[in-house]
Amino acid sequence: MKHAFEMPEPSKALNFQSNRDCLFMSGERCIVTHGIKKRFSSSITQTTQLVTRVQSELANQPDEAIAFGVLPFCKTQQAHFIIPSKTTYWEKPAISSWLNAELSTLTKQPNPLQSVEYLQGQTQFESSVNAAKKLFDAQLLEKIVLSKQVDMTFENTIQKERVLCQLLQQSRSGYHFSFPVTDSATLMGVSPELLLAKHHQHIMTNPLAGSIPRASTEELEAANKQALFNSGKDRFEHAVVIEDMEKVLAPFCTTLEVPAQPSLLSTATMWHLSTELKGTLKNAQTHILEIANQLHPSPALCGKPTNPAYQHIQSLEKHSRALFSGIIGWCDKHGNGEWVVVIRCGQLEHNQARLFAGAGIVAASDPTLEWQETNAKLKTMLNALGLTLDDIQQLSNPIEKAEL
Ligand SMILES: C=C(O[C@@H]1C=C(C(=O)O)C=C[C@H]1O)C(=O)O
Repeated sequence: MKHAFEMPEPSKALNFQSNRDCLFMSGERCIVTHGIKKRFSSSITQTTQLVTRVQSELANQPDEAIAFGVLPFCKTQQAHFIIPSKTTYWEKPAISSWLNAELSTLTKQPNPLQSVEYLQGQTQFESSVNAAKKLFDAQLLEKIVLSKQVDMTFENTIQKERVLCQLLQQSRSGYHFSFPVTDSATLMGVSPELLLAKHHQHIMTNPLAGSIPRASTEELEAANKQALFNSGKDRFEHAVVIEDMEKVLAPFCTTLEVPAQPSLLSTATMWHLSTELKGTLKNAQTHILEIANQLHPSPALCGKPTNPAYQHIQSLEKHSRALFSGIIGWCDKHGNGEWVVVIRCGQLEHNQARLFAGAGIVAASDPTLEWQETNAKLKTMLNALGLTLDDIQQLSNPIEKAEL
């Protein structure tokens, strides 16, 4: 990135307001916006239409302008975009300690959890996994990603800036994001998964698939990592994703590096199989969304083959994922930018939080282990909200919805 970092001046307040400002953290760099110059939405069904819309919105803006956006999981729903009034670039440690300092001036109110509702409880989730396994047997699918959502109601309004601060503290790596979807609802989380970064002719993607929860002792961690790396089930789940992404990327590239085997990547709560694909574009002008919207939804979040997997997700999950497992990021006037998948996150509004967690299912999947994997993935947001799995399990009232 060419942009100079700004260092926080102790006399100047960051004044980050999650109902109005966007944040996107990548590596050691953090983009923070202030104010909304313009909001617009766009269809994502046709990639050309999407790219034309974003480019025409940025065309009248100053050269350094960027558009922040979030694309939903479902291709028939609309993407939300924001052109910020002001964009600033910060070093990660600075932003984290500064936010923290601002928060320490606020009183920390206790905010008891009042109710919890699963949009897909354990029984329904496990029966969906079993239904998917029949589809694999019939050779209709190779992989499907099934998910749950958890609705939580608190006694008082959630202090979103505090949640963001916790996310920054607990996860040293990953892509932290905060995006005001409406004047009152904020999508916030820390995604470990880069869908696509583009800088002129260079592109990179870092799909993850195949996971195991972190363990509490060093011995167990070592055993878990080994087990994940050697697991035929997880290696297959991962290979399906890489194969598909390579097919989408290859036509855009003159060179595309695809490592022969995955590596291991950790988050605060999980280990994942990870592969970094790096490419050189045939045409440096290609807009990042032109490629990203074709990669999305990748088999890491949907399944393989994509369309049947998508149809089965609709019928098995019975609730809309909306922005969850969509993609979130930014792009500039030259079509450069970064987009990550919308996971390990929640939508926070007033005193309510909706969290999301999914798991890739293949023929060798065990329904209960997959449910446990989604629990472990929920921990990113639960920790940031000051909750444990026990807290939500005690209050949960699984509603097995026939229809929404
Ligand atoms: C769907 C999620 O994660 C996805 C599924 C993974 C898996 O099944 O191993 C790993 C990373 C993500 O691609 C989630 O975190 O909610």
